[in-house]
Amino acid sequence: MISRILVQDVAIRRGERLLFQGLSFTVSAGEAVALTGRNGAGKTSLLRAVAGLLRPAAGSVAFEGGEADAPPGSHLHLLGHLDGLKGGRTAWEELRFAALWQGGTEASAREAASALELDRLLDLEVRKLSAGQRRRLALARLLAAPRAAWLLDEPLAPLDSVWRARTGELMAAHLARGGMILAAVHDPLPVPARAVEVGA
Ligand SMILES: Nc1ncnc2c1ncn2[C@@H]1O[C@H](COP(=O)(O)OP(=O)(O)OP(=O)(O)O)[C@@H](O)[C@H]1O
Repeated sequence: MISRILVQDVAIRRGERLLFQGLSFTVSAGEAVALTGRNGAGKTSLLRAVAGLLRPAAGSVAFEGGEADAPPGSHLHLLGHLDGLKGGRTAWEELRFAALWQGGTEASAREAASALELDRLLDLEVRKLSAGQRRRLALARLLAAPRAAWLLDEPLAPLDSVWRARTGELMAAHLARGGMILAAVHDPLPVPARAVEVGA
């Protein structure tokens, strides 16, 4: 399992615009980092760069620790604010597929569904879930297959206060296992986190 993410002197360009440059920080095992910054500052773009989906205009993203040379996708989960769920499939089909695709099992998918109290919603098509239920399904995928790093884009946005607190417990358990969290946020994370400002 990787034990550190190193972001070194990174610049991100979208189209003609240089969003930011010279950004450096690390995320170590057991640590949460909150990416802050104004709308359009480049927080989502930075998460995509860390996930290996967007090439920085300068600088580098590296992983340290066990199997650090494996593809970035094998170290991390990326939860975007659109959830990445297919509306026409049932919640169970989506969760089971994600678990098996990422090295989990049907049993781990069931466990994850229970942790997010989705058991009674699993037969519903994703498009019939509320925004908060959909986000809980997306969060269940984080648990269904273990990954060292969780990259989260506004993870709490559609959740009510009960589920914000519950998500905080899931995050704390992930950190206690030596996991890492890198989250783009406008509201504080429900776990202690170091803030890194993007586009300052
Ligand atoms: N594919 C793209 N092509 C060109 N510009 C893009 C593309 N994707 C994003 N951008 C631009 O890059 C800038 C940064 O977007 P990004 O989503 O990374 O910001 P953000 O900090 O996450 O914003 P927010 O807080 O509003 O979610 C925005 O101005 C956006 O319009």
